[in-house]
Amino acid sequence: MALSPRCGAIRACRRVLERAFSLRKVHSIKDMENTLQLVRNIIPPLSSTKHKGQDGRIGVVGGCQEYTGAPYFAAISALKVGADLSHVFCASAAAPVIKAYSPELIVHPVLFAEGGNEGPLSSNKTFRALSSDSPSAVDEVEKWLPRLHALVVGPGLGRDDVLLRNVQGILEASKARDIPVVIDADGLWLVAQQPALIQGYQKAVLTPNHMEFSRLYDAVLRGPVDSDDRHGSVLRLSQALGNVTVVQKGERDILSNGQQVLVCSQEGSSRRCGGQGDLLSGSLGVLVHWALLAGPEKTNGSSPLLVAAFGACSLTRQCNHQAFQKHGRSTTTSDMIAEVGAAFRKLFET
Ligand SMILES: NC(=O)C1=CN([C@@H]2O[C@H](COP(=O)(O)OP(=O)(O)OC[C@H]3O[C@@H](n4cnc5c(N)ncnc54)[C@H](O)[C@@H]3O)[C@@H](O)[C@H]2O)[C@@H](O)CC1
Ligand SMILES: Nc1ncnc2c1ncn2[C@@H]1O[C@H](COP(=O)(O)OP(=O)(O)OP(=O)(O)O)[C@@H](O)[C@H]1O
Ligand SMILES: [Mg+2]
Repeated sequence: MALSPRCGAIRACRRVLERAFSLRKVHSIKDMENTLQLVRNIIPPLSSTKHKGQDGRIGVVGGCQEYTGAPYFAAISALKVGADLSHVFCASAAAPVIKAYSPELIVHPVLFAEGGNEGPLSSNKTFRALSSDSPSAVDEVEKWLPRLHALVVGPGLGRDDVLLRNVQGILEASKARDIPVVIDADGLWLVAQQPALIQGYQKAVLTPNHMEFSRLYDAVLRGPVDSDDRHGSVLRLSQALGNVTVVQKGERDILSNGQQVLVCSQEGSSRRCGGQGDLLSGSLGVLVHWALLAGPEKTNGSSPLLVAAFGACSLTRQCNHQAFQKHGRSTTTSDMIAEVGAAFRKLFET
């Protein structure tokens, strides 16, 4: 339907005002160092009196027949950042593969896909117990929820309807227990189908890439993204979702909780290999837990989730920068993961 000139002018005026309003709240580059200091404040001290698990037990929900790298990258990144235990809840076809990548991950083959292309378990009673009529996939994960500090939902999940139904149940169970959730990749596909799943959940962080952001924005705000106003777009999406924290990844990462907008422009590189976003979401799982544990006094009144997200963005980009210095065009996400320790020390332990 064509807009009347008056209506169009009012909208344009509103857009200008909104932009000015959001820009006032935009984080300037000179604030980056102050925000990094807030990230440093939330990092728990290493101590000989702590027991295994205290610094983080993180779950990654993801991994299907096609994608085994993404959940591995997320889960191993959580460990490398400093979590004590990292679990992967995946489709059974993906489990042996993920286990073979790393003895450090605890892998649960509890999700299932339509048609039962689930590898070794597809014909046995475990798979039958997880048939689409059964809530067992959710039950299996729910058993672990009391022992987890945060969930990262989506890396390498795929978009199988039955599998996404499992994940919907897992998200509902996590919300009921007030467990923080980072939602990435195909988890965002699910949220775009059903925004009500995370609407208003204050312990959710969404980490869309360019395409995932457009899809979400369109689903929630029923219109295309204004590409000239990335800050305003992220602010508006967060507000429309009831102040859920949104991290739009890109040349500069834009972060908002609907009240504040932060920009992370930590130097990375021009190498864009797949899997970098998985490193970010896995790291964020740990940092969200640390930030919520530290509380708002350690973040100087800023949202703990925004501070955590800023930390994960800075760390991912610094890993990319360091890996690129060594490997140039052949840099892969595994090279970036090898840099997590040094990047963490450089940014947060100075
Ligand atoms: N080794 C693995 O197992 C990996 C699996 N992955 C999984 O692959 C699945 C699909 O993820 P995708 O990220 O491909 O999601 P989508 O299928 O939504 O595709 C995103 C698309 O957007 C494009 N894009 C990204 N940034 C853009 C920009 N700035 N401007 C224009 N286009 C841009 C990309 O080329 C890609 O085609 C997810 O489950 C994901 O976790 C990825 O995480 C990569 C690594
Ligand atoms: N143009 C860019 N310049 C610099 N850094 C970028 C650029 N685009 C993305 N990044 C960084 O790369 C990381 C991953 O973002 P990206 O958009 O590649 O996620 P993704 O598509 O979800 O990745 P994945 O392949 O893991 O799914 C983020 O830390 C982001 O800051
Ligand atoms: Mg991704």
